[in-house]
Amino acid sequence: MTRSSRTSPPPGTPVPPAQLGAPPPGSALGSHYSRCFGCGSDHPTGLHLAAVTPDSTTVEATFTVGEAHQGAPMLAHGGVLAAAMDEVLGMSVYLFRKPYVTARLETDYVLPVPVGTTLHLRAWCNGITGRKAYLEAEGRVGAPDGPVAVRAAALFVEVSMRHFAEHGDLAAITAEHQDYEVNP
Ligand SMILES: CCCCCCCCCCCCCC(=O)SCCNC(=O)CCNC(=O)[C@H](O)C(C)(C)COP(=O)(O)OP(=O)(O)OC[C@H]1O[C@@H](n2cnc3c(N)ncnc32)[C@H](O)[C@@H]1OP(=O)(O)O
Repeated sequence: MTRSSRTSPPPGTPVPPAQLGAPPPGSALGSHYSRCFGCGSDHPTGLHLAAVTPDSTTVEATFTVGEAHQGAPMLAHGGVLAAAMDEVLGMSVYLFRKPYVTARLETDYVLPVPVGTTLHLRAWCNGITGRKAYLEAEGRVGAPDGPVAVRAAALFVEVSMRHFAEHGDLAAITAEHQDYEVNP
């Protein structure tokens, strides 16, 4: 992955361990919001990401590219692939049990991804310092060890719940709040 300095942790930035209260290894993560474009089961054309955490600090997910996700005929739209990466990155940083939002997302598109492809996504944390979390993700074609089609690096910034109250719909967040979650 070609990362810019804005998504690369400063030297010595620690990678946090699994947090108390994080979902145990092997847990399915479910959806944080049923109308989320990335993971919501009620979104008619969303990505419907299905995710687990193998170790309470990283996330593995699958996303099958559908007709609604096309850019060129029968090929995935690059923005949709970036959205899939954003979602799995967001899921991984929330394992650290604080609310974060994407501040910067960088994407390398390595292979075209045809409609019908199942992408195996993985996201992990390279370090957290202050409010800034440095994350990386990849999407592989067909299997967890398949060829890499897309890579991403991101900076997420910790926010307070006020961020979502001021700019979004806190009641909707609270209505679907899950036990370990602190995010929208
Ligand atoms: C069960 C379910 C599982 C859970 C699943 C959950 C999945 C959820 C998935 C959801 C979907 C996925 C998630 C989504 O899609 S989240 C939706 C997309 N993101 C947003 O809407 C965020 C919009 N932006 C903002 O609100 C503000 O700009 C933020 C909050 C980010 C910062 O404004 P704020 O006023 O608060 O802070 P600050 O400006 O002092 O910045 C703080 C520090 O950060 C540095 N900085 C900031 N920006 C950048 C940048 N671009 N490049 C490099 N650096 C940047 C900055 O220099 C400073 O550094 P330093 O000077 O301290 O060193």
